[in-house]
Amino acid sequence: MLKIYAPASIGNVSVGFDILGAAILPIDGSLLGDCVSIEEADEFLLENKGIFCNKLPHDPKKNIVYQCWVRFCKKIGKIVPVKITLEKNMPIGSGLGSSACSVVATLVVMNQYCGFPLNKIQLLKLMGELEGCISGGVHYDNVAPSFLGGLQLIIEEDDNLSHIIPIFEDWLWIIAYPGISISTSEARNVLPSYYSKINCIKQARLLAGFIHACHTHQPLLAAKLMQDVIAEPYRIKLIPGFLKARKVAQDIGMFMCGISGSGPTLFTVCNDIKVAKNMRNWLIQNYLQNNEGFVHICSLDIAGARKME
Ligand SMILES: Nc1ncnc2c1ncn2[C@@H]1O[C@H](COP(=O)(O)OP(=O)(O)O)[C@@H](O)[C@H]1O
Ligand SMILES: N[C@@H](CCOP(=O)(O)O)C(=O)O
Repeated sequence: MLKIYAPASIGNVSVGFDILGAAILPIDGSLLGDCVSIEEADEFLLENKGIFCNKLPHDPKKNIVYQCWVRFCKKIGKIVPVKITLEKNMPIGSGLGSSACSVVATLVVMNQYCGFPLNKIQLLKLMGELEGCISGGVHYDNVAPSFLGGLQLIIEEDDNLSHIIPIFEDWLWIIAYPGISISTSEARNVLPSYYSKINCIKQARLLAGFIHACHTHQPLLAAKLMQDVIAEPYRIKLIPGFLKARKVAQDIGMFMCGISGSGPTLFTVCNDIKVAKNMRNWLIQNYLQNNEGFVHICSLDIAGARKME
């Protein structure tokens, strides 16, 4: 049986709303993402497993996995009867690209099972489309890193969809999911439709400077520029305890602290394991709201979606 794992991701990475995303891998060796396996069947069947499977829509046709199967079959012009098993390990509406994990793992597994009829660009375009069905707007900042790995900058110009950005290998990325859910489409609806000229110029300066700092190996400059002037000011009100956590992160010695995707997960970065562990302990004691919440110290997941033995 063929089984594909697709990692969780931090959408936006604060400075690149909708166009920057990072795939993550806990340093303790655990896996943070969904697995999808496929086997021959007489008709399409979907089985859901995993710790968060009870939070999936009850109607299997509303599961994004089913919609991926339909779109993929349409794209290759052939109905492929298969049984798909989704291991839903990612909390839904967490800000860690949960729907993207399912989309990426399903399309990669289907493509491999069918002998690679679609190339990487066609697959990524399809992933963006399907993610758009769920979140109310096509955005690649979760699907691209989950599929391709690392820190991805979305270019989206013709076939130039996404490029990997070199990032500092010693950076530790702590993510804290409090255990409550925020719908991405609702968190997109709180954003304004238009931004002022001053804001647009600031956003361009921050993102261009960040990408420059990554390419010229200036970690402190990069971290300083990781500011969100597009979404964070409007989403903070949806995330209890975020401002307090950010203040503590600064006091503890983290480089920066921002919202992961549309929240409520936060992420914070440093390059010192002692500092990271202090922060993790504080987040466990103060940011989690119930026993579904979790905190992980991560590195970037460079491999992206991959086959599991
Ligand atoms: N396989 C799936 N994984 C995650 N969410 C799914 C899946 N199938 C359908 N959904 C629906 O998609 C929505 C979650 O998407 P979203 O708010 O973007 O969360 P996330 O930020 O975790 O991706 C929910 O309404 C959920 O019911
Ligand atoms: N760029 C998107 C990212 C959403 O990520 P998710 O993990 O919350 O689905 C946005 O900020 O709306």
